[in-house]
Amino acid sequence: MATTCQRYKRERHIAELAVQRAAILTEAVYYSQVKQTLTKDDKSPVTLADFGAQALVLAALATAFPDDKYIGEEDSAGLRTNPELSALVFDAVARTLKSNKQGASNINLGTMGSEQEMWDFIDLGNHDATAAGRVWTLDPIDGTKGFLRGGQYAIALALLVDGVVQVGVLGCPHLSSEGEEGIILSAVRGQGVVVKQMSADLNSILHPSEISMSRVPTAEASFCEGVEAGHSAHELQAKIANDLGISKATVRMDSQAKYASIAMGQGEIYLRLPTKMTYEEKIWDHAAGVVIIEEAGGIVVDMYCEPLDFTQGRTLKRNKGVVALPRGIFGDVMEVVTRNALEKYGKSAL
Ligand SMILES: Nc1ncnc2c1ncn2[C@@H]1O[C@H](COP(=O)(O)OS(=O)(=O)O)[C@@H](OP(=O)(O)O)[C@H]1O
Ligand SMILES: [Mg+2]
Ligand SMILES: [Mg+2]
Ligand SMILES: [Mg+2]
Repeated sequence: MATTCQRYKRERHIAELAVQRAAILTEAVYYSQVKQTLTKDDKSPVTLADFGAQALVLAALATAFPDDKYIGEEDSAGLRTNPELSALVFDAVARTLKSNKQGASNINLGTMGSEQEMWDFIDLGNHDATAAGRVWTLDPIDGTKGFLRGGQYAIALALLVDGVVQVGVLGCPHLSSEGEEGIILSAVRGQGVVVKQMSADLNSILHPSEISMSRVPTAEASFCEGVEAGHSAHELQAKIANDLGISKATVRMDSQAKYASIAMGQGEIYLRLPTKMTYEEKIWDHAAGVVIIEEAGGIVVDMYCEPLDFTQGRTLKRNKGVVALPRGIFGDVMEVVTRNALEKYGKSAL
């Protein structure tokens, strides 16, 4: 039986290494001229790097934890019918595997020898139940629009056990801590959260430092929100900031880099109010961020102040809107958020 401090130690380590390896691929694509992109049924983009990162992370998890289940944002359908794109993804994966030093760790992060094998790894992420057992959830590139624009993006990986997030890892190649760009945050429930520098060498994500959220009073806080006007209600968020007497400019940032940023005290309140009440937030857009915020001393709830319910499968269908913030200003801020949410949306849609 693992002692408390060893709980999920291996899961966290392998998740960090898998995210680090995937980031080597996504960064190579980020700086290349080739960012081949498909448009999915919901009109959102998926790039060759999203597919490649999902294949690499799920290969690592399937090798280390073959009895677990996995939920990934992407599936291989768009590759199986597009040989040209599939070949590009496989080439990026093969280059990453080749360039990647396994170093002294002896940890087998899995490999793949054919496009068919790559498609099969991607499709391991098709699971859809989360209420029982161990289920990993992966967003291979969160903030794909940001990735394409040259903004922030994150590789987000979390382990749910019986519907509760126990481990979360966020790789943020373009976020900085102490002047160094490219960081990985990781948390295990009950054991705090650390930030580490990313590196091109798989084994050198060392020197973890503890982080925690900011402690400023509400009026001195600042908001962090998404860049895309279609993903959260910017106008209502501005009204809430005004109602709270907040005068600092809102920071707009793509992806779960928002959670990472406020976890490190680089901002205070992440607000994501729906633009459409029919939209169901995806678990991979929040799971890693939630445990990272909670372990940094914060709270994450929906706009009605209810905890996020990860037992409902691939989406957070019992929640609307997401708010993450430090404990110290929770009461003040949530009173204003829930009042505005009720005025604008009522409660009937749930
Ligand atoms: N309508 C709507 N409402 C809310 N959220 C939506 C919506 N449509 C898409 N998505 C999801 O938004 C994810 C990106 O969120 P961001 O916080 O990065 O948004 S933003 O681009 O910075 O505005 C994005 O994640 P990725 O697809 O991984 O980029 C989507 O899952
Ligand atoms: Mg997407
Ligand atoms: Mg996402
Ligand atoms: Mg994504």
